[in-house]
Amino acid sequence: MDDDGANDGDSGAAAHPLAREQAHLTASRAALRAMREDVEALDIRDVTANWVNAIVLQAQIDDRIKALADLAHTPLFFGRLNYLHAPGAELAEGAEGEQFYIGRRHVHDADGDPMVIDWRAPVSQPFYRASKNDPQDIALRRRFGYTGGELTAYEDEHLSDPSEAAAVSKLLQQEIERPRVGPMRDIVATIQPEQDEIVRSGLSGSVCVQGGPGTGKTAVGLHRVAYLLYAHRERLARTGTLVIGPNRSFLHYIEQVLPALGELEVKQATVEDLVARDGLEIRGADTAATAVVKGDARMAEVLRRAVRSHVTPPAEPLMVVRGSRRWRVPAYELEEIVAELQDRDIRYGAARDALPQRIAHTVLVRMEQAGEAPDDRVQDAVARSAAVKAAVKAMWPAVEPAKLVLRLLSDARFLAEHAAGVLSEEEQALLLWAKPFRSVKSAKWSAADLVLIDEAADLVERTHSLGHVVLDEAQDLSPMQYRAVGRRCTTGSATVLGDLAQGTTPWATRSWDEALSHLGKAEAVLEELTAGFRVPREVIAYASRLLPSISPGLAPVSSVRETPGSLVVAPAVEPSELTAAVVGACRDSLRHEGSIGLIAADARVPELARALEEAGMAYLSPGEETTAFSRLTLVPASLAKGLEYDYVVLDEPAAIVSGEPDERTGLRRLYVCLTRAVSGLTLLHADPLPAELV
Ligand SMILES: Nc1ncnc2c1ncn2[C@@H]1O[C@H](COP(=O)(O)OP(=O)(O)OP(=O)(O)O)[C@@H](O)[C@H]1O
Repeated sequence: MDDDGANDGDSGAAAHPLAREQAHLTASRAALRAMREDVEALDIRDVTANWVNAIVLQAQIDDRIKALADLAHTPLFFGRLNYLHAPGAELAEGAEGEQFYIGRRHVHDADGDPMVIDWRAPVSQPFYRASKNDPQDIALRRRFGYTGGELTAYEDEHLSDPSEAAAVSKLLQQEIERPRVGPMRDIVATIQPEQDEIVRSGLSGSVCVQGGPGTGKTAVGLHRVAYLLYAHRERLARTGTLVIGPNRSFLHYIEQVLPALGELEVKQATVEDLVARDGLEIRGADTAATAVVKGDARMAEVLRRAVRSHVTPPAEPLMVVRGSRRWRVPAYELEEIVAELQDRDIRYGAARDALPQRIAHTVLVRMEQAGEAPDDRVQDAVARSAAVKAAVKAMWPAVEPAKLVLRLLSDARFLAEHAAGVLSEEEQALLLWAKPFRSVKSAKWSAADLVLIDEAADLVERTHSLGHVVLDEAQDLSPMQYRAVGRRCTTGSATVLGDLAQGTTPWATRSWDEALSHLGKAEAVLEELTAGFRVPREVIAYASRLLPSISPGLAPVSSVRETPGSLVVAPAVEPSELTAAVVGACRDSLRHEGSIGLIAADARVPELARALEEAGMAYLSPGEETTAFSRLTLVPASLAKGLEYDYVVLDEPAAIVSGEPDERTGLRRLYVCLTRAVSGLTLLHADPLPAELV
C-alpha cells in the first residue's frame, strides 16, 4: 500500500505514513515557533516616532505573538488534501497535484513555503465540501485523529477513485461525540457541507438561518465571523464586527471560540448593551401587554411623528442686524427653507445643524442684491448671530431622545396626538405610566423603553453602522429590537440565527420574512439547518412531540447521535420527595465524564440550591466555567437557551410550563430545556407530565 493506504500502525518506521505525518507536525510546530520568535525579536525602537506609535505598534505585536501561540491541546492541523492538479494552474494534462495540510492558522517554513494552510483559505474549501459525487479535484482527503495533543490516527477518502465506496468518517463521528466540558469550542475540523456554505457566504449579502436545537447555528455564526475577518480583514478592521447574544451567561459560554480561532477583535453584546445610554439604568419592568406594544414596529411611526412635531413654522420674519444695516427674511421664505429640509431624507439633528447656514445664505443673497460683496466669513457670522440662533431654536429646537420618550409615556394628550390612527386607545393606555415620572433621571425605565429611546436617538442622529453583525437567538427579539440591531448594520450585512420553535417572548418572531424586514435586510437569503449535532436521537424525538403545539409546520431535527439509553423519564414521585430525587439524579450523572446541568423552573431554583448545598454538592451558575472542583451547573429555565451540558437532569416539567405567562410559551420553554443534553437526559417529576409529551 502506498502513503495513503495504511491507517494505524507503529510510528517507529520513518517510512510509515503515520510517522511521516507526525514528522510534519513536529516540523510545523518548529516553524510556528520560529515565526513567533521572529515577531518577538522585532525591535521597534528605531522605527517609531513617538511613544503613542510605539504603544500601538507594541500592542499589535503582542496580539500577533498571542495569535502565533501553539496551544498544546489544539491540533495545529486536522486535515490534508491532495489535489489532482495544482489548484489555479491550468488543468492541463500532466499538471502536477499539490498537497496541503489544513489547520487553524497559516504556518510557513523559513523559505515562506506553506506548511499548514488556514482553514478559511480557498484551497481549504474542498476539505469541507468535496464528496464522492463532487470531488472538486481532490484525490485524497485525510482526517487526523489526536489523543491529548499527539497525532495518533488518520483516515483517508479517495474522492476521485470510483472503486472506493463513500463511508461515514469515524474520526468525524468521534470528534462530534467528544464529551463537553467548559465553554463552547470551535468546530473547524468538522464543519459540515451545509454549514460551510453559510460560513463562507459573501460579506455583501445577509443570511438568515432557521435551525432546530443543536443544529450548529451558534457555531456557524461564530465561524462565519472568523471567515469574514479572514476574507475581508482590512475592510472589517475599519468597519467592525459584532456578535449579539441573548444574555451574559450565553456570551460567557461562547466567548472563547473566536479567540481560539485567532480572532481577538470581535465585540460581543446583548441587545440591552446596544441600546444602553449613559445615566439611564433599567429599573422598571413592563407587563407583557405593555411590552408587546412598546416592541411593536408601529412605535417607530409614533416616534417619528413626535420628533417631527417639534418643527414649528416661523410666525414672524427674521431680522439680522449687521453694522448699520438690517436685513429682513420674511416668514414665508423661512417656511420654504424649513419645508425643503423636512422633505429631505436627513436626520432631524443634521437638518437642524444645516438650518443656520441656509438662513444665512438667504441673508447673503439679499446683501448681494443690495450691491454688497459678502464672503464666506460674513455668511458664517450671520449663521452664528443671536437672531439666527433664536430663530433656529424656535423653528427647529433640539430634541433630547429620552425626554421625548418620557413625555410620550407620561402625557396622554401628547401621545394621542402622535399615535392617532397608529395605535388604538387601548394600546395607548397600555403605554402610559400609571404614575408619571418627573425627569429622565428619576424615571423607572424598562428594557423596552431604552429601545424606544434608541429609536428616537436614531431619528435625531444617525447611528453608527458596523461592517457585519451576527444576531443569535434572534427569534426572541421584538420588531423594535430588530430595528435597533438593523440600524447598526445599515451599511453592512447581517447573519441572523434562530429557531421559531424556541421563541419564548410574548413578541417572539412569527416569520423570518417579517423579522428580516424589520431588520432592514428583507433581501437576506433564508437557509435551513436540520442535522442535529447536540441532542441524541431518542431525546430529540421526545422533545419534538411538542413541535405540533409550539411551531406547527417546523420539521423535527434529525440527530447524528445514536446514543441508546440517553433518555430516562423517571416515574412520578411524591411532591415531598422530588427535590431529594433530583439531587440523587445529579449525583448519578456526576459518575459520567463531562458537564452536568440541572435545569429547573426559575421558582424552583432556590429550593434546589439549598438541597445541593445540604448534600455538600458544589454547583456553578450558567456561563461559569466548569472546574475540577465542580462540573454541575444549576440552570434556571429562563437562562438555558443556547447552552448545553453532557448530562441534563430536568426538574418538574409542569413547573417549567406553568412558570410562563401562557401555555404555548411554557411549552416552548420546556422544548428549550429538553434539548440541552449531549449524552443523556433524566427527567424527574411529581406533577403529571404535560399532555403533549405523553
Ligand atoms: N459540524 C459540527 N461538528 C461538530 N460539532 C458540531 C458541529 N456543528 C455543531 N456542533 C456542535 O453541536 C452543538 C450545538 O451547536 P450550537 O450550539 O451551535 O447549536 P444551535 O443551533 O445554536 O443550538 P440552539 O438552538 O440550541 O441554540 C455544539 O456543541 C457544537 O459545537
